[in-house]
Amino acid sequence: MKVGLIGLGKMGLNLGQNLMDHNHSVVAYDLNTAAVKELESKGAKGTSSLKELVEALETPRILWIMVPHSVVDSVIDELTPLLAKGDIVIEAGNSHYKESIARYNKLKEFGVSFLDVGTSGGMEGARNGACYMIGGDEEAWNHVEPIFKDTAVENGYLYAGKAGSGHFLKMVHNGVEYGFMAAIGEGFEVLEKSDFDFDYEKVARVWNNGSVIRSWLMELTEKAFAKDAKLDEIKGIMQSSGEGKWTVETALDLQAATPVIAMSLLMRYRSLENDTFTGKVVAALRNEFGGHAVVKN
Ligand SMILES: O=C(O)[C@H](O)[C@@H](O)[C@H](O)[C@H](O)COP(=O)(O)O
Repeated sequence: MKVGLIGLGKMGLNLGQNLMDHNHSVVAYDLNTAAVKELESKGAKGTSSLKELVEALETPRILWIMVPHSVVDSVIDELTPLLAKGDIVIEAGNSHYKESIARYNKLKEFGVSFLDVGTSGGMEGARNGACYMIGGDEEAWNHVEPIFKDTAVENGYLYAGKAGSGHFLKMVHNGVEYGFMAAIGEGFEVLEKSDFDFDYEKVARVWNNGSVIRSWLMELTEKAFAKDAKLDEIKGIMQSSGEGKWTVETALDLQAATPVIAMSLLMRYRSLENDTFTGKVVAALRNEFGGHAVVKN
């Protein structure tokens, strides 16, 4: 199939190559001309505007948007007047499912189908086989299924149902990811605070072989400790780009109890501050009621 790929960042560039590996042709666009040139050198047709990209595709066009969450709307706004009835827009970044439903409804007015796709597996997945969670109209889905089948790992895609369901699934997936990673981090913190002398790379490796908690995240843990045995080179600041927050907000709306995910999100926020006012207040109170020592600046 012929795919118009918009967004050639870490994910888009890898996906473009993955598509071409499977004999799909890629017409590519990004504001970053160096990225366009790079994909061109691998066999894609590069373009220098969304208009040029759209004109290089045959109807019904397939447009795959792979841009940061913050610019999805501006891309769709610029793209919409260029499209024709029957075209299919795939948005495969990390968007909030409610935004995806709104985008679906808006494009529907123009007769354009919108598929919301949660993509997991990182850059490696985008390059060699990703995991996709897809929502939107089944008819549009049936038309584009081959490109998902080809660029996913085996059994690595699911048409989940109506508009929004793809990004809803990905949101919850990321909530699970937060909790899972927090538990791994906490486990190693207990080891680090003990008076045993563990080799963390070896610990992660043995936990990856036959244990209940073997997993890709544990493999990545093993890899990280192989590079830096005690992670001395990095600070414990845990950024977050929103999916965990959305999961917790949604869970609160649904009255679904998700303490593990919620705490893992709050711990990420906490990690952004070295010395917190909460910490000062708690320390002062302990000192007041129990005479417990405080550490002075
Ligand atoms: O499934 C995945 O491949 C990841 O979840 C991926 O989508 C991305 O790395 C996260 O969005 C990071 O999310 P945070 O920045 O919120 O940790």
